[in-house]
Amino acid sequence: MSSGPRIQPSILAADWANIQHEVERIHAADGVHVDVMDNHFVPNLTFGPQMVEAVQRVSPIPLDVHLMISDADRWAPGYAELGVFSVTFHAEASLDPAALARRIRGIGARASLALKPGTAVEPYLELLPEFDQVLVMTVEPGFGGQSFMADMMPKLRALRAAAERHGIDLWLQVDGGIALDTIGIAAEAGADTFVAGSSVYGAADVDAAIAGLREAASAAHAH
Ligand SMILES: O=C(CO)[C@@H](O)[C@H](O)COP(=O)(O)O
Repeated sequence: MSSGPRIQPSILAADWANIQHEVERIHAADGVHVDVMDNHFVPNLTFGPQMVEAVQRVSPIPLDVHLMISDADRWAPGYAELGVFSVTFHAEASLDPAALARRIRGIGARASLALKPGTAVEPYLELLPEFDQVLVMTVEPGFGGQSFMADMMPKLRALRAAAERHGIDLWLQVDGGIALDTIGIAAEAGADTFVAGSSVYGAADVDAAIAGLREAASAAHAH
C-alpha cells in the first residue's frame, strides 16, 4: 500500500451478487475494506470467515478486515490466519487489546484498534506501540450511508500527537461518511487512511471517485 493518503473502498456498499467483479474494479484503490458484523456488537449482520476467505482469494488488492463483533479474542486470530493484510477489532471487544494485537502481529497481519464514537482515546494512548493502525469511527458502526461526525477530529489529533511521541509509524484510519466534502477535514486532523463506501461504490465512475478522494486528502495534507 502507498505511503500517501490511502483509499480503501468498503464492500458494504458493493453489489454482493458480483463480489469478484466489485473488488476487481477498484484496482486504483490501496485496499478493500471488509466489514464483518455479528448482529451482537452492532445491530447488523454481514458475513464471517468463509466469505472473507473467498474475497481474499479473488481480490487483487489487500484486505483490510474490520471486525464489528463481540469476543474478538476468540475470533480475530482466525481472520489473520486467512492471510489478510490487516485485522481491526474494537477496543470493547477484547479483554486484553495489547495481547490480542501481539497475537495478530505474530500471525503476520497488521494489528488495528477501532474506537467507536463514544469510546475515549486516552486509555489506549500508551498501548499504541502494540498497533499498526487505529481506526477512528466517524459514524456509529453498523451501517453505511451515515453522516460524517466532525466532532471525532480531536481523537485523531490526540492519536497523531501520541504516535509522534512514541516515534511509531501508526496509520490513522477513518471510517464513516468519507466523501469529497469530508475527507479533507479528516486528513487535516491527521488521518492518512480512508474508508469510503457509498462515495466510491455509489459513484458512476469508481476510478474517478477514488482519484478524487486521494487528491482531496493530499491537498488537505499539504496545508
Ligand atoms: O464500518 C462501516 C459502517 O459500520 C463502514 O465501513 C461503512 O461501510 C462506511 O460506509 P460509508 O459511510 O462510507 O457509506
